[in-house]
Amino acid sequence: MKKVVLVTGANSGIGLALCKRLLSVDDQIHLCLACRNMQRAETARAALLCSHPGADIALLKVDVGSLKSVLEAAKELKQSKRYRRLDYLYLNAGIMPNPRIDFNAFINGLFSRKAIHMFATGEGLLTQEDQVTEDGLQNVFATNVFGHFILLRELEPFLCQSEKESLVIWSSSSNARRSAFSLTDYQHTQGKESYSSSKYATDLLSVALNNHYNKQGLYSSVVCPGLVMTHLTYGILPPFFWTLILPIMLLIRMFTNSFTLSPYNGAEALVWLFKQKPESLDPLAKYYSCTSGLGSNYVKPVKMDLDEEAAEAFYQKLLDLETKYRCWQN
Ligand SMILES: NC(=O)C1=CN([C@@H]2O[C@H](COP(=O)(O)OP(=O)(O)OC[C@H]3O[C@@H](n4cnc5c(N)ncnc54)[C@H](OP(=O)(O)O)[C@@H]3O)[C@@H](O)[C@H]2O)C=CC1
Ligand SMILES: CC(C)=CCC[C@@H](C)[C@H]1CC[C@H]2C3=C(CC[C@]12C)[C@@]1(C)CCC(=O)C[C@@H]1CC3
Repeated sequence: MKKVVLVTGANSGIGLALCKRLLSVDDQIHLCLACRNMQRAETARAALLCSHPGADIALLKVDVGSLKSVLEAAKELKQSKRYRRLDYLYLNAGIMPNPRIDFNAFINGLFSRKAIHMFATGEGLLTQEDQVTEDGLQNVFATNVFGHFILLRELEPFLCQSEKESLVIWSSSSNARRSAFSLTDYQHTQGKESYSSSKYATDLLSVALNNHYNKQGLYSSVVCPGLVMTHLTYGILPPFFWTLILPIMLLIRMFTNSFTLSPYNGAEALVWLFKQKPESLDPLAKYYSCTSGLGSNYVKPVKMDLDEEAAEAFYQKLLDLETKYRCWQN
């Protein structure tokens, strides 16, 4: 049976590298690139077909930050009858709008005992300016979490099938931090660390999804790709600056193993999960892409800093929000 794989945010960065690597592992897969910009999606498909001529690559238009677009995309997928099931759903699209570095925190952190942790996670170094979407949601939450959740819910008939397990894989981050997230403000309307909050939310959600869906054959995992040079990180510092500090980054990599740097290396854990049996995975672990000082790639599972009650409480809040939006749609 050929595997069906859908990747959101597949037209650039880690998503595109993942698609390329998946085709290298198995060029018989049915690959669906779910992107908001069809021109960029076409360019990505052309690039993938260059390295894998004859690959089965479809495009699906979806803006995960817009509920209307997510519902339309799911409807299109169901109506097209192109696929009967989905084996892997990579929820990879993500944003970090208007990032700012706190240089004082950087200098203080540099000379503290937490220096290595700071470089591995970016903790306390970054703030973002969020916006409100047309649906009245915080943009980072809508894009990184809620749009993906609704997509998953809409695609349930493709994912929950008795004959075979399916795996949902969330692109989380080492920047996910418990203290940046609050159940009473899960959209992060108050603070300035919406990215960190949204990634912690994906971690919680993945745990709750396993509790609710494993019996139906659906499994969920989270990955951290490491620090990767993509449009996202070029929004934090310009490309020339990253090139300038490359020797320093290679040095830091020797201590943290978390500077994977290239999208190819960053996709390591995502590709590794493709090769695993979903039921053998640890629902409470985050799978990190790592690159050693000598440049070899490996995957490291790390227990997540969360409790299952919080995961369940957050899941219930998402269900409530979903009900509210579905009422508005009708
Ligand atoms: N780079 C890094 O160091 C790290 C990245 N990550 C995570 O990895 C994931 C991929 O990021 P990365 O490859 O670095 O970043 P990129 O900016 O290169 O890629 C992000 C992808 O998501 C798409 N996207 C953004 N918003 C939407 C939307 N509303 N609807 C549909 N697609 C959307 C982008 O499409 P478009 O081209 O249209 O903008 C693009 O294809 C993200 O979730 C990120 O948080 C996690 C840890 C570290
Ligand atoms: C000398 C040197 C390497 C300076 C760079 C300092 C910071 C800009 C980076 C240190 C750790 C980085 C990091 C991220 C962004 C850039 C840093 C803060 C992320 C938050 C990017 C997005 C993620 O999902 C996780 C990354 C963790 C590490």
